[in-house]
Amino acid sequence: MTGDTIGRRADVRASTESRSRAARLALGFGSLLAVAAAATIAFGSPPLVSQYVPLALSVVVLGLPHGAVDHLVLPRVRGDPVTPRSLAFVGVLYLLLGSAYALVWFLAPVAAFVLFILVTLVHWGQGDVYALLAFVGADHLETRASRLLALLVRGGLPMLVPLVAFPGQYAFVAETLVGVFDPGAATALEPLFEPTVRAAVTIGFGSLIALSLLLGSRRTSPGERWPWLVDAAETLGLVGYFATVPPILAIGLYFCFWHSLRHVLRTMLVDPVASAALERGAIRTAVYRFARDAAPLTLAALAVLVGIWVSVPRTPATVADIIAVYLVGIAVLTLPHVVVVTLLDREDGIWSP
Ligand SMILES: CC1=C(/C=C/C(C)=C/C=C/C(C)=C/C=O)C(C)(C)CCC1
Ligand SMILES: [Fe+2]
Repeated sequence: MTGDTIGRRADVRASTESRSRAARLALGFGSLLAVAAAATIAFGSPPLVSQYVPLALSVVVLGLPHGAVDHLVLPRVRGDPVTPRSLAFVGVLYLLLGSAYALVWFLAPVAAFVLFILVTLVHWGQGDVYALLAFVGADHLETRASRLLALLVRGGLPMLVPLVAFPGQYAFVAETLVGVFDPGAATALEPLFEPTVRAAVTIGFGSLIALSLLLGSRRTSPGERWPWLVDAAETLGLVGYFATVPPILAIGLYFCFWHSLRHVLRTMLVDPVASAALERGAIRTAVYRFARDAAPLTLAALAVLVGIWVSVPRTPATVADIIAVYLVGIAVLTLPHVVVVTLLDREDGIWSP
């Protein structure tokens, strides 16, 4: 299977040239994470406040903007015009799902936090499955089951490896997020960080990774091992990355330069103008198009963050608290974003190979 067969619409229009350009950019920026891991091994972890820098930057750099074209991607992938109706669909989706989930944060912050981890796992996993199929042409992911396994592995890497490797920081972030609403409630999460649970996650998730690599390698055809090699190198690279780089820093960099960058490239491929620009190597034109399209709703998302900021029971005082409120905002915005991306996946035939 190649990228040609996954895309019924957008990827049919996007040329091999623009897709391979996207692949090179995704891998190039992805290797920044390897640099961060090498630097951590060589020089040790940076001070805690500086670990928050990439997460803070994600407000304007790639992170928040990557979902700010959700109102354009579905019409574009279908080759339809953007209409008041299509805009209203995304608007209502964000309003209903976002406010319902915001309410859960206020009423049951511990449950809301666990849901956040699960939703992120699914969403970051689905993003990587798309990238593997469309950018790398992963022919070892032909069946729906193999794609589901890849989703669990890829999404599990950022959500589960830090739990095993850095339980203290994981618990600290969980406490700050839950603590914005109910200080003390986070003690309910303490069992998650016990050695037995972490050992079970290591064995369970480790086996899942081994299984996915093994099945993938058996499914590759001789002479066509490249996509599988990229998949395996990325997977093992991310295991090493999340096991060495402290998670606040690791997740901040991953959010910007892995998940968001890959999704931004996807949105460029469904946009004929940006896609043509990518094809001829006019990266600046493609970036300008994206920035212009994403600017209005990035501002709207900032307004949502301000709204959450003023409504939380405790005014955030420390850097950790400020970022916690930001992450709650991201959580609320991510749920409807996942629906849009899932519909995009459906248009691209990702889950019905
Ligand atoms: C920061 C951080 C964590 C959680 C981050 C999450 C869950 C981020 C989700 C971002 C999303 C969904 C972005 C949209 O695509 C953990 C894992 C608790 C570990 C400690 C550091
Ligand atoms: Fe996303």
